[in-house]
Amino acid sequence: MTPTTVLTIAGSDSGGGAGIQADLKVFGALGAYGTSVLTAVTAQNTRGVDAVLALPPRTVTEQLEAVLADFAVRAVKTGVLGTPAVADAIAEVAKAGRLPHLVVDPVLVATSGHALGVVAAVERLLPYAEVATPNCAEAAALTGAPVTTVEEMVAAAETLAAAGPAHVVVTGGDVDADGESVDVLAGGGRTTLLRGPRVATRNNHGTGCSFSAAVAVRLALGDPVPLAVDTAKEYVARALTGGRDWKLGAGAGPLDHFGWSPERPVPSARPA
Ligand SMILES: Nc1ncnc2c1ncn2[C@@H]1O[C@H](COP(=O)(O)OP(=O)(O)O)[C@@H](O)[C@H]1O
Ligand SMILES: Cc1ncc(COP(=O)(O)OP(=O)(O)O)c(N)n1
Repeated sequence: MTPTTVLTIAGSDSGGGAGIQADLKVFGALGAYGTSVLTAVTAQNTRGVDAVLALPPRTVTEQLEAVLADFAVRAVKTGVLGTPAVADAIAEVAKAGRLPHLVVDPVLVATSGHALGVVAAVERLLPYAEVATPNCAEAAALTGAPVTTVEEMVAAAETLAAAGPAHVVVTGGDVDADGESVDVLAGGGRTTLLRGPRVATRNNHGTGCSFSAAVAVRLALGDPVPLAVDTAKEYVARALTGGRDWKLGAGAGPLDHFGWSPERPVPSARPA
């Protein structure tokens, strides 16, 4: 069977836990074929980011055109954008309707504190997003209001959904809501709280990238947005729990993207 093709436009994480590397693992784990357009190269490991090199807009456009010319891309996610000029180049392609089911993960700052993007670049793409997936810090930067509680997540998701993207999920990885991990989905005039058990693990580097990549796969496979988001949340929770108790690197380790236990199989991938 020919798998459904999904595209990630993002930065490289040399440690393999986030960015392009995480996205391609998620695509594979969920049964899709992954293509990639690199926007930036980071020198990074589980302890943090040492350097970031943004690629020129022309190099990004050339990769994008090469992929779109040859593959039937069914959904696209973006991560690190590099520069506003790169974001403009991607936005042009999105505006022409060539980036289906666009999921925008507005990556601004790594958990380790290193800057990975700027609001001005993210704002160029948000109007074309079917789903935007800011975490609390990113939602705060985009709205200018604090986002540290579930109530503030609701307000931020509704504010952002009214300003561009069709749907917004504010992810709550940094908010401990009475032992739960709560995400807030707003869009189409509705706001929903997605609840799940909070997993206690040090292997949590790349949760946001993995979540948005999983949303893109499920949209590509035909899920409506609420189901795609719900399935992505469950996938990340299970990758956090992992099938293997591993220790990779001295800092925040990567998720176990393929660590499914046999009695809890991967949500089945449907053909395109
Ligand atoms: N400890 C955790 N337990 C369960 N789910 C989590 C945990 N940390 C993050 N998540 C989930 O991972 C996804 C990405 O969220 P988040 O960590 O906020 O993104 P980011 O990596 O961009 O900060 C969300 O669905 C969130 O609920
Ligand atoms: C190259 C690259 N892209 C994105 C990120 C941020 O990833 P995220 O999933 O938000 O993970 P954490 O930073 O929360 O671990 C990154 N670090 N590198």
